[in-house]
Amino acid sequence: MFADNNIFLTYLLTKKDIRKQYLEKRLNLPDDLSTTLNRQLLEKCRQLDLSSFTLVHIFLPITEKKEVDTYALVDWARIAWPDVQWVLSKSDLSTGLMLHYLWEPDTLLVNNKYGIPEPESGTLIPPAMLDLVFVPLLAFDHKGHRVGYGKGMYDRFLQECRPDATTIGLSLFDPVDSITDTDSLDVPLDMVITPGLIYQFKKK
Ligand SMILES: Nc1nc2c(c(=O)[nH]1)N(C=O)[C@@H](CNc1ccc(C(=O)N[C@@H](CCC(=O)O)C(=O)O)cc1)CN2
Ligand SMILES: Nc1ncnc2c1ncn2[C@@H]1O[C@H](COP(=O)(O)OP(=O)(O)OP(=O)(O)O)[C@@H](O)[C@H]1O
Repeated sequence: MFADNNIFLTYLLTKKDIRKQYLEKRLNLPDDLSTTLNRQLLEKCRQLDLSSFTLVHIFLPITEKKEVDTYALVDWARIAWPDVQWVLSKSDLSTGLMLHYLWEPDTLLVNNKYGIPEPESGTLIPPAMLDLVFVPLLAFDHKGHRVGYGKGMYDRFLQECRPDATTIGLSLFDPVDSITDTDSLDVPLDMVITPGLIYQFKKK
């Protein structure tokens, strides 16, 4: 009976509940477990074939929020897929908009007030030019819906990308059963990579 109740409660979780729960879960990860999960996640990412992608967008981690270590992913990919060009964003949290810049050898990265390393300036890349976008998240469900920090910034950004661009979420945790309050503005992900599995949500 209690088990059933728990399943029922899990199904009623909203983005707000999930956001709080998963932010806490990530912040409470002991350093050694976080290192292990990031290492396992990178091992899964190494299965990716990036040969058909030219411009790939990546987020750099907010270290104090224990986000996925995407530096390790880029370090691997720069060697394995040297033709890929990497793109980083600069966010304006007051407008909820992001600008995207080519990550060039001379790009200077500066931490913004949320601890996100960002390019100051450079070659602007319109979202329509991006072939692949790696997406940060706090949690995701079995349909590829995601929960982020709740500003809708990636939802807006992903809507500006081409419909045939690939989106890959990176998560240190397994999916939640269901996010109850998704809406038409939520752009579902094509794939999410976790330390244990690669989840494929839709075939392009
Ligand atoms: N690494 C990384 N870059 C990213 C994102 C992300 O999730 N991770 N974003 C994904 O969209 C955008 C930035 N979104 C963010 C939204 C909220 C906060 C944040 O720290 N919010 C505080 C309160 C902020 C305030 O003072 O208003 C908080 O929620 O406690 C940080 C980044 C774009 N770049
Ligand atoms: N394309 C959009 N245009 C305008 N508002 C949007 C858009 N997408 C989402 N929003 C709004 O942004 C707010 C936050 O959305 P949501 O809770 O889905 O954020 P999130 O996906 O958790 O955060 P983030 O994308 O910043 O990581 C909601 O009020 C939502 O309606």
